[in-house]
Amino acid sequence: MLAELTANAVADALARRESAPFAVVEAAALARPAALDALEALRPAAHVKVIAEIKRSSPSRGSLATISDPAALARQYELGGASAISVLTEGRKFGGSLADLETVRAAVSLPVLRKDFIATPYQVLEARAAGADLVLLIVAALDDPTLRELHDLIVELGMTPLIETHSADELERAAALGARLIGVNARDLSTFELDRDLFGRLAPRFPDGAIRVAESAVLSAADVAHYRSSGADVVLVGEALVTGGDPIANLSAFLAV
Ligand SMILES: O=C(O)c1ccccc1NCC(=O)[C@H](O)[C@H](O)COP(=O)(O)O
Repeated sequence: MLAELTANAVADALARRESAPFAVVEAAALARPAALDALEALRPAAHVKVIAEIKRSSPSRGSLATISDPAALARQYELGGASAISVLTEGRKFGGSLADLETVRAAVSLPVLRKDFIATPYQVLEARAAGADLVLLIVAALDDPTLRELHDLIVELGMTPLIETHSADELERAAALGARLIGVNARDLSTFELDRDLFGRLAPRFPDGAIRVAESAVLSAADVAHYRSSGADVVLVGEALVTGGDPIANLSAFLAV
C-alpha cells in the first residue's frame, strides 16, 4: 500500500508539472517569506506538544470528516494550543490538496507540515511554494540516496524535515541523516495495523538531541499520557481531533497530560 500511495503521489505531481513547470514552482518556492522555525516551536518542554492534523479521510478508516473550511479548523487548533498543523495534501485517499495547505498557511501563525508521500524534489518545491514550514519524509518509502537528497533540499529551502520511521533499522537511517525531528508512526503503512507500544520500544534508540514525535493512534488523553510516559516530546493527532466534535476541548485535554 505504501508503494502504491507513493507511486500515485508522484504520478499526480508529474501531472501538475504539466501546467506548473519545475522552474516556475522553484521560483515560487524561493519567493516565499522564510519558513517558520518548527524546531523551536516543537522544542521539548515541560508539557507534551501537539501537531494537529487536517484529515478528511484515510485508506484505513475511510471517510472521517467533512472539512469544508480547513482554515477555520486550523484556527481552532491554534486557539486550542497546538504547536504546529499537519495538512494531508494527498488527494486520492485522504481528500487533501496543496490548496488546503495554502489556505491553512494564510490562516495561522503556527508552522505547517506538508504530510504526503514525498519522493521527488518537485514535491518539496511545491511544499515550500504553498507555504509549508515542515515536510514529511517516510523512510520506508525512500532509498538512502533519495532520502538524503530530499532531506538536504528541505533544509536548504529553510524548512524542517520530519523523518518518519517504523522500525529500529529505519530509526538508524534517520539518525544517519542527522535528522533533528524524528517520528515513529504507530501505524504500519502497509498493513494499517496499529501498535501504540512501538514508540516506547524505539524511544531509547533516538539519537541524542532529536525531538521525538509519536504519530498516530491517539484517541484519548490516556493515549497521549502513554506516549508521554514513553518519552514523546510531541504527539501527532489526526482522527481524534477531526471526529471529536470540539477540537479546542480535545486539545486542551491532550495538553493537560
Ligand atoms: O491514516 C491512514 O490510514 C494512513 C494509511 C496509510 C498511510 C498513511 C496513513 N495516515 C497518515 C498518518 O500518518 C496519520 O494521518 C497521522 O499520523 C495521524 O494519525 P491518526 O491520529 O491515527 O489519525
